Amino acid sequence: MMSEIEVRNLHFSYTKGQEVLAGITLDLNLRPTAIIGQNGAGKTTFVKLLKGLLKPTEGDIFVKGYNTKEKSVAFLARYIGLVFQNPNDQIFKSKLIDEVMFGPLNIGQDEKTAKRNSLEALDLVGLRNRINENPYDLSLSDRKLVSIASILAMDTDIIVFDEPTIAQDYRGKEKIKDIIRYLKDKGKLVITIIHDMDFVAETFERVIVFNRGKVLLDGDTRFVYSYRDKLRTASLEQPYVMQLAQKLDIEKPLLTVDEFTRWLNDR
Ligand SMILES: Nc1ncnc2c1ncn2[C@@H]1O[C@H](COP(=O)(O)OP(=O)(O)OP(=O)(O)O)[C@@H](O)[C@H]1O
Repeated sequence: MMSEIEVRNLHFSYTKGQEVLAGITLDLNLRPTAIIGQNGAGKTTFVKLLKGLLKPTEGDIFVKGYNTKEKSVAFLARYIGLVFQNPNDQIFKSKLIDEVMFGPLNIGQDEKTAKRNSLEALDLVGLRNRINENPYDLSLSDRKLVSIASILAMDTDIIVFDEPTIAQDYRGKEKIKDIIRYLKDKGKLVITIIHDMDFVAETFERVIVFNRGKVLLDGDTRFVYSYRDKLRTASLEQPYVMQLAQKLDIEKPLLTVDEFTRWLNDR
């Protein structure tokens, strides 16, 4: 079966001779997937390539079977949505509902479908009662939720988030966690660049570790996080619960607070 995304021997440089991505081959399927790695590892560059905003210097990327080199960004936008790290890079309308409807209309949804999808997306992020407000009057965390709703409303099969939890408090993070689970249940591929290891442990099934333009580790979340020393070479830490369990000489690789308490209670 064809994967949602196929990456084959991907190389990319902004400047000749300085490779930011140095040979990546992987498939992305329906499991919610986190991309982690230190600053400058090439994560944002990678997702811009998936979206077709950048084209491989060498190698190929296939999104739903389409080679990104041969398709325009507008064409690919029907299949893959990207929520930028900074919502201000994305917001440009003065009314919230127009902002969220812009993307869906732009990829060819009719007015009625666009409106329905936009209201549903705004419901999901908890901003449906504010559709007539100016996005710029909202707080940064709410603006981020607007930019998420704008992409959800496009109803693409693949959704990429770049650091969705930045500027979010506990409630915002829980909301984003729920959205990711909801999208998975709807059969969408969710890919997320993220620095919050505890959030990753609680939310994602697969983790890909980028290091100096290459994939250092890739696999089930528990498997990847069990490589403490390898993660350290990429300046990454294990989730706190896992660190705690190790300090307590618990052999079981416990990832989350829930797992930890269940383990305690079952003892
Ligand atoms: N437009 C650009 N022109 C030239 N170099 C760039 C450009 N964008 C990024 N780079 C360089 O490419 C490398 C990878 O950057 P990228 O933003 O992909 O990393 P990242 O893993 O997403 O980091 P961060 O977590 O800081 O966002 C960095 O060395 C960066 O300086």
